[in-house]
Amino acid sequence: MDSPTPATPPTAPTTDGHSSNGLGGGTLATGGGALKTLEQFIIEREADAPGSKGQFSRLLRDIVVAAKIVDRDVRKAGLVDLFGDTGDVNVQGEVQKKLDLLAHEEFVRALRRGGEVCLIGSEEHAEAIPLLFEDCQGKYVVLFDPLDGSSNVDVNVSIGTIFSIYRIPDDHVGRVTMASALQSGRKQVAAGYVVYGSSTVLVYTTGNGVNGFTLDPSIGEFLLSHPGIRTPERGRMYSVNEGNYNSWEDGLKEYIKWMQTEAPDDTPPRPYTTRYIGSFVADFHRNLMKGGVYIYPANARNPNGKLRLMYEANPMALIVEQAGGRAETGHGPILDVEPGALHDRCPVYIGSRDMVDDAIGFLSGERTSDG
Ligand SMILES: O=P(O)(O)OC[C@H]1O[C@](O)(COP(=O)(O)O)[C@@H](O)[C@@H]1O
Ligand SMILES: [Mg+2]
Ligand SMILES: [Mg+2]
Repeated sequence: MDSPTPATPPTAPTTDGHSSNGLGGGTLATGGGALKTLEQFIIEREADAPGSKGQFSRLLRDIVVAAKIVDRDVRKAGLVDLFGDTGDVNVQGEVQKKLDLLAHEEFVRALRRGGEVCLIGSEEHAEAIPLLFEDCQGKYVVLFDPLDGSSNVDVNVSIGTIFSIYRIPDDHVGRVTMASALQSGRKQVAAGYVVYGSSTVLVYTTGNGVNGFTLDPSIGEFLLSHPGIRTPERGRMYSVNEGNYNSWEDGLKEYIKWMQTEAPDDTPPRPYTTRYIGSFVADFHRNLMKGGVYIYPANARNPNGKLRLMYEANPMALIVEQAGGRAETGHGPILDVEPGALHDRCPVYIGSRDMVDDAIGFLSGERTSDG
């Protein structure tokens, strides 16, 4: 399935957004039927793509191999001295965790070995890393956050990996440069994330719906546990670091005040519930499955927000739009932002469509907490 075409905006939700098991999002495959492996799923999808030469499938498999190795290391981190810092500060100005570096190296190794990628960009490396110099025809750019939720690494709280995939633009073949990685999120050919939590789940899209796979450690295979994920139009939870409240713009303060105001007759009744794990990938996954909104706004300390556009905001924005949700900067869709640099940051309002609508309504001043 060579390079699916850039994502098409999803059609209106086909399901009612609520599955028979009460969870939002996709239907959990239950019952005795053997679950499809990710490998089988990829091969089937490859068969759908006319004239494919298998490059994209091989790339996905390289990512899956790296994810399994990182999963293994995350689960034994406390036993093999993988907790703690490397002592270095990364390009973000953050103290680098040993697992940040390990995960970075695992993904670079797997993508280099696979041979389908010309250029990679990582949160843990200042410049984009060229892997191939010529013959980049039909090859890919992979941008990734090797370990998301670094502040939770040493305390056994869910963390993850986030990845975004582009094709090398045809007019860049033969002269691939850093600029080849700087494409707007709309041009992604695929995006995904892995959550290393109570179980290990990989969720991805190629612009044709969203599917989730759970790693069965007993066989070392990802199995299709969440086919056709749709996120509820509205949930009960919001995720934001309220410690930054005083540095927020008034519209956001109004929105959060409205969420916290008693209104039992509202549908759904207010107040909403706050859930903030401090790992974007984990907060995002919960909200995707159950409905909710995650916000990392601009604030005094981070005038462009904290999250990185190319390997945190863009991939999650593609996934949430494909699942029927919405992803905004406060000034327009995240996927329409033209990147200027690999580590650009942007404000993030992402999740259930009606809840992001509410937030944008308050930010623009159209709505106030008095009604
Ligand atoms: O501690 P804060 O300011 O709330 O930031 C938490 C956010 O920062 C992040 O940890 C940033 O990602 P990294 O851990 O990959 O640097 C997000 O996962 C998380 O949502
Ligand atoms: Mg991150
Ligand atoms: Mg990270």
